[in-house]
Amino acid sequence: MKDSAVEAAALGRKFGGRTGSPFARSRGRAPGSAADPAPRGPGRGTWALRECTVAVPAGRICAVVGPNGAGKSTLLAHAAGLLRPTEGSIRVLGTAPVAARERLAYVAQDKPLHPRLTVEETLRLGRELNPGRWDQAAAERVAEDGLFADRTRVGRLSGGQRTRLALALALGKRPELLLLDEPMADLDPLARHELMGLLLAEAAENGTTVLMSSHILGELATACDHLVLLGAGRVRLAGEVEEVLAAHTLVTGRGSPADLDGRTVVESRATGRGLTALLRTSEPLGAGWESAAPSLEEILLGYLRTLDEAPAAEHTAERVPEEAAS
Ligand SMILES: Nc1ncnc2c1ncn2[C@@H]1O[C@H](COP(=O)(O)OP(=O)(O)OP(=O)(O)O)[C@@H](O)[C@H]1O
Repeated sequence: MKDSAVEAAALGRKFGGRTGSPFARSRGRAPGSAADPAPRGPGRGTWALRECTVAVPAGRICAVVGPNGAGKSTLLAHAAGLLRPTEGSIRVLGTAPVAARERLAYVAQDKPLHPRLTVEETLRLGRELNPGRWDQAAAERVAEDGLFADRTRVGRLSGGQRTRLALALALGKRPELLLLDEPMADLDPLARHELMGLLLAEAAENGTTVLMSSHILGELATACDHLVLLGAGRVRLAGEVEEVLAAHTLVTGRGSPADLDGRTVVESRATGRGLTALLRTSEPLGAGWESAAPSLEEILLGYLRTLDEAPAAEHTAERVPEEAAS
């Protein structure tokens, strides 16, 4: 097994707690007052991550997938060393995240950049803050799109242009681990395609590990080779994309639901052709059932649609064949 670039062991993170949630405070409510909304989870506070155990092998492009509020940003912020676990631990590049800061780059969901600096000044700052590591050519390959001049102020860039600049800063750092929180969300389809291509080429050339949250499921199969699916703060599925694909079968038939007894059914529904079910098995069913290989998007949608119905244990990484669960 390859070395892990990111290794979380029973990682848990609770927000709020005895002192009340920061959101409540920011709205001027006294923690614990009647106006303070009831916290979720056991005791006070909200568990954003719970018993999250994952290992991402070095050199992989790993997608972190899950519905809104699943804990994706929280996981990435822990890997970046910006949050401390409430319980459990996380290591990146073989050490504590804070000790690896120089070797990793993190692009947050809101792409914080200094609005008064120009594009050129922002890239210069990147160079000055990363002496000995900075790769100006890599940064320029990403930043250059003809849409903004070097002297344009960051505050005047569009959302997509800010994303481009934030990615340029991150890649210019030549990181060993690149943490991207929904990096492509505000890019147009052409820019997304181009930037994803650049990103993958840079990562492949330098052996960079990429951990990237995304809601764009249709594009993950071609972009990523590893995935982590989170639901309500817990890992529901994790492993190499190829192995996850091989471990699932889509069956359709006029047979009875009883035919599925003993199988792990991720999702089943009645359709015009009888019953369609996503199974966690690579073995075809008997007569009366057609079996097909599902796409990664179909598998992920199947899990996402049933996250609320199934207990967390139904979908933990351990349920993927051992070699697929990392
Ligand atoms: N600073 C915070 N204070 C209190 N609760 C928080 C804080 N940050 C996140 N949370 C809560 O933790 C949970 C996970 O949030 P997180 O932002 O990690 O989800 P996400 O999967 O990235 O969601 P999205 O897809 O909407 O970006 C949510 O319930 C959220 O409300």
